[in-house]
Amino acid sequence: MSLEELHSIFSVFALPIFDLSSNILRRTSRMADWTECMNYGIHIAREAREVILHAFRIKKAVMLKSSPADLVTETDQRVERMLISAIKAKYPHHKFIGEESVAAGEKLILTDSPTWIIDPIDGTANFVHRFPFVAISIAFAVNKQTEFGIVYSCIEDKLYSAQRGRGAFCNDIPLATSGQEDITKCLLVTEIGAERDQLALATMTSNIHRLLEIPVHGIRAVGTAAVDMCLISTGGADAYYHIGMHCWDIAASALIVSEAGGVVIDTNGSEFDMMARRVIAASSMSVARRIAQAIQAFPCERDDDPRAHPQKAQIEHSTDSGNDVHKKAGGHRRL
Ligand SMILES: O=P(O)(O)O[C@H]1[C@H](O)[C@@H](O)[C@H](O)[C@@H](O)[C@@H]1O
Ligand SMILES: [Mg+2]
Ligand SMILES: [Mg+2]
Repeated sequence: MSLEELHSIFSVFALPIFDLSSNILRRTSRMADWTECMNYGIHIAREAREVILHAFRIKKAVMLKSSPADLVTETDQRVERMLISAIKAKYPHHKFIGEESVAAGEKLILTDSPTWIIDPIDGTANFVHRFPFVAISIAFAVNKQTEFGIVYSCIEDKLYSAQRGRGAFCNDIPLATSGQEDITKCLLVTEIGAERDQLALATMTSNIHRLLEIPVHGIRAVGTAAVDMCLISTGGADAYYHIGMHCWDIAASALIVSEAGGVVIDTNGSEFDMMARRVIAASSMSVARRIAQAIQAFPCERDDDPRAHPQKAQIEHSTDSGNDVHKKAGGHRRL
């Protein structure tokens, strides 16, 4: 019998006991210490990094998902399977939202249950091209609130982490944003994303144009949303904005930014919603609001919209990364 069916029976008898028990769950989760869970997450991220470092150097089979720029490799899929099976072995009742599981057709539903939100390789296009910014992103949410976040920038060997209410760190060194409040003194980061339709491209380029003419000091794109946002937490950049990314790209780094003293809001200026596929992370609210005022968003299906279509990986060739490229039967290119 599902929790909802149980709730409906108890509520018919107006038994307060059930409400009491769900309140107890909420209160205990608030009091719960998820440190042990986070340390386990860090442990398996370190193991996953070894797989990524090995694969980074060798030829790759590359597949396409939602667009010719939305790449996935067997390593993305293998690392996600490895992380999820390691977590299931220790926490069998926990739930998962994994980028490649969703791409393979799993439903994306965030409940109040303890849930791991995983991007096995954030920056897959970088990984394919051996552009050295490739991250593992692991967030952990209870009652739909992120309790800890881990972003491991694998090639740089920078492990960013934060637990709600306990600060943000990179390789155990405390992090703090720049605190910059003057937009004209800001270095921004953003992402072009995988969208290649005319509306998205026009919106992205006009946003860059409008921000540059404020003026701001500059705009960068590292190629991984997770690392982009961690740069805000280090003070190495002052603000990040992006439309079109997914919850797994930023759930962990959103907590890392806020625990480093930054602000994270929706591009429309409202409260951040990790499923809305829009984010501004900044050193201060004044900078965040100034960016929200300057940019426009293009329409994106929410991640948790049941109509959102999984982007099944199509066996296809992909970009020629300048490595040895040779065709395989079935149009499958190895890079
Ligand atoms: O590399 P993935 O996990 O697919 O995430 C990236 C996304 O695909 C790109 O479109 C964005 O530009 C990057 O910022 C994401 O990190
Ligand atoms: Mg990603
Ligand atoms: Mg990914």
